[in-house]
Amino acid sequence: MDVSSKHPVLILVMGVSGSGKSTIGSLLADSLALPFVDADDLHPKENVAKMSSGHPLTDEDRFPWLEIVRKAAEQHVLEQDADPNFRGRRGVVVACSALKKKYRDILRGVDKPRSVPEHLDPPHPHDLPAYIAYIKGDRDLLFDRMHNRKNHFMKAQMLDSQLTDLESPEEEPGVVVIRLEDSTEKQVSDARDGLTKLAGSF
Ligand SMILES: Nc1ncnc2c1ncn2[C@@H]1O[C@H](COP(=O)(O)OP(=O)(O)O)[C@@H](O)[C@H]1O
Ligand SMILES: O=C(O)[C@H](O)[C@@H](O)[C@H](O)[C@H](O)COP(=O)(O)O
Repeated sequence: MDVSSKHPVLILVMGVSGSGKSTIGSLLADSLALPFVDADDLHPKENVAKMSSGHPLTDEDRFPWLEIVRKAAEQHVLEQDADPNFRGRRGVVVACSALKKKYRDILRGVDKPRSVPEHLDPPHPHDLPAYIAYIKGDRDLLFDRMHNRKNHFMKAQMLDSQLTDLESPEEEPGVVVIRLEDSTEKQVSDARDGLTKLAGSF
């Protein structure tokens, strides 16, 4: 089957701060010739200010941001649909912490957007199923990675609040586990192989 006729995919690269989402996500996107969305770039400035001052985000801080991230991903696929010259598999790679299941459900497009008032129907979601590459590893290595990363607003002291919020996605469908301690090259290759088994070829 021609890849362009396969269903589009949202590939979510997720994990706590410092786990390597941006690093793996951008390389995976290049390797699959898909656009890349880094959810960190879409945080409202109030969220960045809050995290920079050492305060973890709440659900209320994250919900509108996650809706923006989902919309940005859908937009890429709508542009691929509208491009008569587009040939490859349609989709997008998103790097996002997505720590809780209810956050991932927003990114999956299965949760009603909270910004829509109850009495209005939600907009019809673009048919864009999500597959997940979950970066899993232990606290000490995560702390080292955050500690050694320079010029970043998220300080290593925020790691424990991230781990407290983390709900592992391992029991959810469509998930590939990536080992934190592996080289970036192996992580990208494992993500690519695992996602191809789940979602079909790219
Ligand atoms: N596989 C890896 N091995 C060693 N260091 C890594 C690896 N992946 C990422 N890093 C480093 O760890 C830090 C955090 O990575 P980053 O991609 O910014 O994570 P996140 O986007 O999840 O916060 C960066 O300094 C990055 O260069
Ligand atoms: O949901 C959150 O609390 C944030 O998204 C957080 O997980 C993320 O880590 C920051 O945006 C910092 O960016 P880094 O992931 O690059 O550290």
